[in-house]
Amino acid sequence: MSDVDRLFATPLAQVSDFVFDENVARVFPDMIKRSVPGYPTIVENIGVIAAHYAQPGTLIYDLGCSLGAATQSMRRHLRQEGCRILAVDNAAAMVQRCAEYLSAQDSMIEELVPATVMQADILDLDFEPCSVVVLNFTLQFIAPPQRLALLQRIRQALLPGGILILSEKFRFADDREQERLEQVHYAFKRANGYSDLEIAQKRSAIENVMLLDTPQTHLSRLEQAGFSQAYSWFQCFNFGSIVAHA
Ligand SMILES: Nc1ncnc2c1ncn2[C@@H]1O[C@H](C[S@+](CC[C@H]([NH3+])C(=O)[O-])CC(=O)[O-])[C@@H](O)[C@H]1O
Ligand SMILES: O=C(O)C(=O)Cc1ccccc1
Repeated sequence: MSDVDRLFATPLAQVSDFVFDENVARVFPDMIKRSVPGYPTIVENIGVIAAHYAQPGTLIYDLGCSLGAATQSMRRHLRQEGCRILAVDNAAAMVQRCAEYLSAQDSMIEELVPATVMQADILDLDFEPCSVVVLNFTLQFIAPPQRLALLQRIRQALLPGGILILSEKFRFADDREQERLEQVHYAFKRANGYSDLEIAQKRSAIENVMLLDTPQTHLSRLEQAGFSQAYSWFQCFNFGSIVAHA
């Protein structure tokens, strides 16, 4: 169902900006697992954290869901009555495959929390009251000037006791820390079979479309957006995840 990622394996005359098209969707599970240190741990524990905070009878959002890995994890863990998950992505290729994965999960496990996927730009969504919102490696693709307003709208939609789970690739204010963690990330990618050429071409493809913030910027922006408490629950190299409470 999904292929090995060789998208950047041969020399490209010109490396275009990274887009979430059919080619990416086809290799996405392999790409993200081999590229993001800690990704399986983060996804599995999004299910655990969501199940801990989800309120019966409420809505849960998975924003920038790609193939729905976080949604599937939450469905494995949630036991609350009457919850419903809305997974959203603006990439048609991702949404189509996500729907297929979710119906495969439906047919394998009975009595799962209902989950639907819709194609939409999360910047255009009117958020309904909800108890859990997941942004798993999505905010990094939102234009920086739009990030605070999006978090404010999420904060407004969260019910008392609700949470946002925010996972991101980080950059670091200290140049030496940045350089060291970036280099171990490349070592992680080499250990997972990516060549230096693949690493270099992917780096050029994402540099203009994935604009990274420091952990401190994330935490202070969450506070500015009205969250009462925000803290990191996981970090592996330059990737990590934060929980923010309404
Ligand atoms: N404005 C937007 N509106 C909707 N979707 C968007 C927008 N911008 C980007 N996306 C979508 O955000 C996703 C980011 S991938 C998320 C992984 C997933 N969460 C996972 O748990 O596997 C992370 C990565 O590839 O590093 C892509 O599917 C985009 O189409
Ligand atoms: O591959 C990388 O270097 C990354 O930073 C992670 C990533 C994973 C999937 C799509 C874009 C970036």
